[in-house]
Amino acid sequence: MRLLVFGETGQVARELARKAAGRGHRLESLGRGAADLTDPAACAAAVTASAADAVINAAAYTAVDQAEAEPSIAHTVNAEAPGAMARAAAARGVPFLHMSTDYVFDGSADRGWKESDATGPLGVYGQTKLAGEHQIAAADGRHVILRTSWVFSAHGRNFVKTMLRLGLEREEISVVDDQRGGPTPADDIAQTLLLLAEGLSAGRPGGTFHYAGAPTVSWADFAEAIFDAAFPTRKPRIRRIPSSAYPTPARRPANSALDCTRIRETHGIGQPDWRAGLARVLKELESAQ
Ligand SMILES: NC(=O)C1=CN([C@@H]2O[C@H](COP(=O)(O)OP(=O)(O)OC[C@H]3O[C@@H](n4cnc5c(N)ncnc54)[C@H](OP(=O)(O)O)[C@@H]3O)[C@@H](O)[C@H]2O)C=CC1
Ligand SMILES: Cc1cn([C@H]2C[C@H](O)[C@@H](COP(=O)(O)OP(=O)(O)O[C@H]3O[C@@H](C)C(=O)[C@@H](O)[C@H]3O)O2)c(=O)[nH]c1=O
Ligand SMILES: [Mg+2]
Repeated sequence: MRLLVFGETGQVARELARKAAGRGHRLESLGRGAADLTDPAACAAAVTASAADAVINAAAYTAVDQAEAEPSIAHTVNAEAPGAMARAAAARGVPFLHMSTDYVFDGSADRGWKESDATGPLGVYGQTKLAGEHQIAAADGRHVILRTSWVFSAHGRNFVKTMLRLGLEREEISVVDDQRGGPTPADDIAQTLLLLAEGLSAGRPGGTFHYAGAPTVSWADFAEAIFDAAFPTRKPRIRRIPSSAYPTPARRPANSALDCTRIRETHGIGQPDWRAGLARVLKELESAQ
C-alpha cells in the first residue's frame, strides 16, 4: 500500500518508517516542515493532493503539562488538524488511522477501561485528544482510533529515557506509585497500525480500539524494571511516592489500564509484553553509544 504519514520525528512515526518497507508498503512521511498541524487546512490539502491508499496521523501535541498553558495550540494540533485530515481522507474514500490516549479517562475504574466506557479527561491534553476523536468519528469515513498508553522507544522523549538519565545522575529517585497503566513499545504500535491499515483496506471493521502493553504496572514498578534491566550492578533506589508528593500542572489518571479485548477479537491482535520491548530499546540505545 501507499501510506501517507503525518509526523517524522515522533516515536511512532519513526517506527512506522522503519517497518513499512518490510511489509511491502511505500510510505511518505510529512514532518513539521511539510505539514504543520497548527494549520489544519494545509494538512487537509496534503491528504487531498496525495495518491495514498491510507493516511496515518502520528503527529500530536504530547507535552501533557505544557498543554495546560497552551490549550489553544493543543486543541488545533490534537483536534482540528486530525479532524481536517479525516474529512479529506473520507472525501477521497481512503482509511484514516489515528492514535489517542488513556488520558481520555478519569482513572476511577477498578478494572481496565473498555472502548464503550464513559470518558472524562482530567487535563487539557486528554480533552484535546478526546475532541480529536469526536471530529474523526464525525467525518464519517473508514477510520481507526487506536487508544494507547505510556509509549516508549529509543527515540524522542519518554519515561524510559528520563529514568535512564536520572538513574545515572542520582542514587535515589522518587516515583509515583498510585498511577497504574500499560507501558507500550512504539515499534509494536507501528506494527499494529500497519496491520490495521491492511485490515481496513481488506474491508475489516474500523472504529475505536484499545491497545496497550501488559502487564499493568505503576510508574514506580516501571522504573524498577527499567533499573533492573539497565543498571544490574549499581541500581538506583526508588522511593515510592503518592501523586500528591509529585505536583504537576496536569492531573493524571490513577488507573489508566486499557482493556484490549476488542482489538484481539476483531483483528486478532494481542497485547505486547512491554518487558520484551524494554529489552529491545535498551539494546538499541546501547548499540547507538
Ligand atoms: N507518548 C505517549 O506516551 C503516548 C502517545 N499517544 C499518542 O500516540 C501518538 C504518537 O505519539 P508519540 O509518537 O509518542 O509522539 P511524540 O511526542 O514522540 O512526537 C510527536 C510528533 O508530533 C509532531 N508534532 C507536534 N506538533 C506538531 C505540529 N504543530 N506540526 C507538525 N508536527 C507536530 C512532532 O514533531 P516535532 O519533532 O517537529 O515537534 C513529533 O513528530 C500521538 O497521537 C499521541 O497523542 C498516546 C498515548 C501515550
Ligand atoms: C520524571 C518523573 C516522573 N514522575 C511521574 C510523573 C507522572 O505522574 C509519571 C509519568 O511522567 P511522564 O512525564 O513521563 O509521563 P506523561 O507525560 O504523563 O506520559 C503520558 O504522555 C502522554 C502523551 C500520554 O498519552 C500518556 O499515555 C502518558 O504516556 O511519572 C515521577 O514520579 N518521578 C519522576 O522523576
Ligand atoms: Mg511527558
